[in-house]
Amino acid sequence: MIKVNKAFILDIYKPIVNDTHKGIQGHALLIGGSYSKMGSVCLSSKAALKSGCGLVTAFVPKCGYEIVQIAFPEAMVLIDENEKVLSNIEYTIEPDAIGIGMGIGQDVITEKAFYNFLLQNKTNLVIDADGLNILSKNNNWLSLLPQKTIITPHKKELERLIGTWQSEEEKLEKVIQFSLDHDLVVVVKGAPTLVIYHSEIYQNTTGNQALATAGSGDVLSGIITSLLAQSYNPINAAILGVYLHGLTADIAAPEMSYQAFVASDIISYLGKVYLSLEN
Ligand SMILES: NC(=O)C1=CN([C@@H]2O[C@H](COP(=O)(O)OP(=O)(O)OC[C@H]3O[C@@H](n4cnc5c(N)ncnc54)[C@H](OP(=O)(O)O)[C@@H]3O)[C@@H](O)[C@H]2O)[C@@H](O)CC1
Ligand SMILES: Nc1ncnc2c1ncn2[C@@H]1O[C@H](COP(=O)(O)OP(=O)(O)O)[C@@H](O)[C@H]1O
Ligand SMILES: [Mg+2]
Repeated sequence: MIKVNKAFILDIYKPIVNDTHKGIQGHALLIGGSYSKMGSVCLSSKAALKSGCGLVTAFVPKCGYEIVQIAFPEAMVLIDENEKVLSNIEYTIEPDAIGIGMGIGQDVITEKAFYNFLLQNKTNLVIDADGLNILSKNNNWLSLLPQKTIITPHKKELERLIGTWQSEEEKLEKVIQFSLDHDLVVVVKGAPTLVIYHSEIYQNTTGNQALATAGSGDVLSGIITSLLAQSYNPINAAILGVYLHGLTADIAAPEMSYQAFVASDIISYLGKVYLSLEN
């Protein structure tokens, strides 16, 4: 087990070069949301842009169009033909990385759209939340995922994917086997969060109970998608994303308490987090 501390992170961290531009800084596509869960994809999309990629597009059901535009004017928005849930994920843009699943629900129409998306997609992928729940119900679709797809399950989502475990040791064995079987980078969210790729285990060292708040995971999947779009390899994108996400809470807690910290604050504190890496 490798502990991910600041020295480890500085080794993989790539500062932004001064002659870059938004076109080469990475384009992240976040596919998510449904009626009553549109906040999830707003949080993911905003977290992606605030993590340094150059462009962000959100793909949402029709009812999300104005919500995303108003919540987050920097984003471009593509809409599904269905009003409330995703039903047909089609677009002509060429993103560098895609994050999918936050807030999408598990309507049968959305399951079908997710399947058709997986059939045609070749882009590096992060799968979160209901994307994982849908995969749990259709585990033969795992073979459709690109190599080193990143999945970000919390405890319940992980159980749905790999079944239950009796001990921490058994959990790790099962996750390692799952990662080997399907060539996945598994972000085992918790306190602490682990990133597991095949038999490599990376234990994060940042984060605290302030992160136990709605949308915290949606923000994490947005950050990781952004890093993937910025051409970090999938293992490093997951490790760095988890570290940055946790560090926002470590910097913020003494300034604003555990209680008052919400998912939007993770996004707000990303600036201080990046500055702390430069010093
Ligand atoms: N603003 C928005 O639009 C938001 C939208 N969201 C979207 O909602 C959708 C549903 O996602 P979800 O995670 O709330 O539902 P679900 O998978 O049933 O898990 C809930 C149960 O799992 C457990 N549990 C969870 N974490 C655990 C842990 N660390 N450690 C241990 N147990 C843990 C816990 O179960 P319990 O322990 O109570 O048995 C809990 O009751 C999804 O698409 C998401 O993106 C949300 O992101 C919120 C903001
Ligand atoms: N007590 C805690 N200590 C550290 N990190 C935590 C704690 N509670 C939650 N987190 C982190 O917060 C995030 C929660 O993700 P998730 O459950 O998917 O939230 P949501 O679906 O509401 O966005 C994970 O990254 C998890 O590791
Ligand atoms: Mg979640």
